[in-house]
Amino acid sequence: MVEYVVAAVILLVVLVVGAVGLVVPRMRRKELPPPPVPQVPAVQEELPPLIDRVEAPVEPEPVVVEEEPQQVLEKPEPTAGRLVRLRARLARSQSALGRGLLSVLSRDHLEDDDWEEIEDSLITADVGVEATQVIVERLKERVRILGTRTVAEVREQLAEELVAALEPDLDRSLRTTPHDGRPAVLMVVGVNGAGKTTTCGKIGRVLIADGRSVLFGAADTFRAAAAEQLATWGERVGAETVRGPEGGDPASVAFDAVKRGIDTGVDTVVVDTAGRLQNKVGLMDELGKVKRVVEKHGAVDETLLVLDATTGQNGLEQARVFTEVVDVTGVVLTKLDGTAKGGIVIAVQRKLGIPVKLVGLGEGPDDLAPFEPVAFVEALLGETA
Ligand SMILES: Nc1nc2c(ncn2[C@@H]2O[C@H](COP(=O)(O)OP(=O)(O)OP(=O)(O)O)[C@@H](O)[C@H]2O)c(=O)[nH]1
Repeated sequence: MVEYVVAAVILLVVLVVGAVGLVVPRMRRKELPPPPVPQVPAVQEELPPLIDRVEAPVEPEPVVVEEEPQQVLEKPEPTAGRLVRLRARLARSQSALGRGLLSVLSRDHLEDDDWEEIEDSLITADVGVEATQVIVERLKERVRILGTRTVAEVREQLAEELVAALEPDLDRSLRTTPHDGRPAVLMVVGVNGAGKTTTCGKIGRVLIADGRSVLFGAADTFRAAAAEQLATWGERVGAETVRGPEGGDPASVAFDAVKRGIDTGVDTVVVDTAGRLQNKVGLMDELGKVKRVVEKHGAVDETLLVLDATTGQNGLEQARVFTEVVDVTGVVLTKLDGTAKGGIVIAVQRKLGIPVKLVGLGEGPDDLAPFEPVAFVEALLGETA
């Protein structure tokens, strides 16, 4: 009996040990950390996009391509040789001055009447009385010494005298080189309607064509459209325009424009001004203030006076007022394409004692040319008959 009990206990112990042996390993397996296997695909998923981006750079392109046409800036024509390219624009002056003079000068014998005719042609072409007398005296002297002449010889002599009257040695360069940490400042003055705003825009293009960066200051606050017009010129060539409220203080706009030019590091700031004040005191106050305020940043480098060539001698009287108010360093003679009186260039320089630096020969954006006496006279006289 005792044997049975012992056997039963042993059997029980064996069963218990066996059961524990089976259960514990299972429990241990459950305690193991989750296998890292699922993380591997996660890492791999992140890699392919990097490679894709490298291998497929085409994706962002459509955006750039879409924006491009809106941002295309105009590339102004180079300024070198512009006057030669635009010579046909002087056709009206050419026939009035060049052909008339040449036909008289090439007559066999020049009598007093012929010389008077020559004088009249020059005066009619707005050369001015003084300059005409000088030119005629010098031509008379040459003809007397040289005697018989061919048309080509006459043309050459006339050309030389006209060039001499244009004082070819005057400095006609625009002072637009930036200073240390400060842009050059170019102020444009003149009566309204002379083509001032248009000229500012064209000058900006001339400077950009010559490799300068430009900022416009729309200090003509009397005419809202002037600021708008200038901003449009700027947008076309990538130049910023600083404007003020309509009727605001022009001096403050000019000041802000130069300040902005300093901050953004542009080479040249071109300031358009208002010229509607016809009386001298008002004009003096206005322009004098603009200049004084701008000069808080540093001296104005170039003050250009815009004159309409079609207003002839009357325009010269208005111009004189400006030269008394501000220190004009150069003249821009606009609308030479619209006059038969190209001789005005000679009169302007002689009467004002200021070099003509640029001439306007049309309404197109690049119809402004650096003035070159020899090329101008060649254009005036046209081809040898
Ligand atoms: N034919 C010709 N027209 C020109 C020339 N320069 C300017 N103009 C025209 O002259 C007109 C007057 O030009 P604006 O620039 O508006 O005149 P403005 O002097 O600035 O006038 P405000 O802005 O009121 O001061 C415009 O129709 C220009 O296109 C030129 O050289 N030839």
